[in-house]
Amino acid sequence: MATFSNEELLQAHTELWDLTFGYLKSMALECAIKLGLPNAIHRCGGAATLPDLLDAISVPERKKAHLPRLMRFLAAFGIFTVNAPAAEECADGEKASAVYGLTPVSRLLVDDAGANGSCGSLSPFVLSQTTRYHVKAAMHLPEWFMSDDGAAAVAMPFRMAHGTDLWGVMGRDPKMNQVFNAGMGSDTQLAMDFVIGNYGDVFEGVTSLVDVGGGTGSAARAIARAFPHVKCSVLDLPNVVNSIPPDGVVEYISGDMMSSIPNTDAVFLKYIMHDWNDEDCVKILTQCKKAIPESGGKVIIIDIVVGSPLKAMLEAQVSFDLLMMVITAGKERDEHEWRKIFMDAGFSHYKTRPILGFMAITELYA
Ligand SMILES: C[S@@+](CC[C@H](N)C(=O)[O-])C[C@H]1O[C@@H](n2cnc3c(N)ncnc32)[C@H](O)[C@@H]1O
Ligand SMILES: O=c1cc(-c2ccc(O)cc2)oc2c(O)c(O)ccc12
Repeated sequence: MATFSNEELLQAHTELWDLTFGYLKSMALECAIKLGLPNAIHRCGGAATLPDLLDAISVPERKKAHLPRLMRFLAAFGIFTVNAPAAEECADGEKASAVYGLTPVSRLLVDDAGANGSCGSLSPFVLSQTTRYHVKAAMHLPEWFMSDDGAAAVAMPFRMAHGTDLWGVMGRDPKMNQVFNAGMGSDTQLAMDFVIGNYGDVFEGVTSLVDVGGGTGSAARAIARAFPHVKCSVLDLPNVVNSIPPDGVVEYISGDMMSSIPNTDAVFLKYIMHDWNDEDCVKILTQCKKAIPESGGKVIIIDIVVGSPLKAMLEAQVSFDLLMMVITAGKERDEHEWRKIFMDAGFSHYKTRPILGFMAITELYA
């Protein structure tokens, strides 16, 4: 049996507490966004005292005394900086107010992000991932593991919690639909700015592209704007694309990627494969292969390749895998698992590069 020193056990005690209270980090982050704290600090020129913050946000009088505690928590976890006043600054006996600033993390949450060349705000993304639907679904994880329902992949924790899948919830709750789509949109904007700015070479030689499962077309529009010579289309289910008015930039095609994909130089698949099991991924890629020319055609995949050597990135990757387990029947895959799917679908070679830290872009050639 493993034995540990007292020092190790003391350290473990702290780590266990940190893990146990991990959910409070998400909830405090959500609270900061909903209170408008990143925006308030930004509008104070990047440094705000407590009175500045209380002027800028809307909380009842009796809650004001609690704000320093929330700010202290957020600063301890690197969401804001805090400059605590030195004792000698408090000449009149009054306690001087701490000054709070933005860190790179909270800078990503400021609404004006997108101005002056900065990337768009990721606040909608955070709010789309901390919904009651997500949290309640995650609480069903132990029950899901222990239930022998014979169709565990279908009865994912999300369905156990809500009686339907995410798309069913979005169909019946317009607010959730709006919050989720805004979140995915903000994430797509950041990802596409980054891909186009740093990996634009993947679109070289491409004159037509179909974004399969491209939703409402944010990624395809970004590609079409950056590369006007590329004819961009979105293929998605009828209930997603039929209500989108023509925009003259992207063509919307209603269809089922499992059955057929229109002929094109390149197929683009962003956050699609992680929704599906291996067998369905092979089916999707088989359709992609039929759609592209044997010579010069490619499939471009943006998804996670689990196995980053960096601790923080690996943690983000395996967190996404757990999210997929809670919400979908899909999974995040390591390189070995990806390779098997590519080969089973009849592709001969591929190139994978990490982007945005924990995501990867893969070019797949016939
Ligand atoms: C997780 S979303 C990804 C959306 C988009 N690619 C992005 O990166 O934000 C998955 C998309 O796949 C679409 N989808 C699901 N099943 C499909 C099918 N059989 N054929 C075409 N699209 C499908 C969904 O409607 C949804 O828009
Ligand atoms: O809730 C989600 C979130 C994602 C997601 C968010 C941000 C990324 O950078 C990648 C993926 O993807 C989802 C998904 O594909 C799905 O079918 C359901 C829920 C989510």
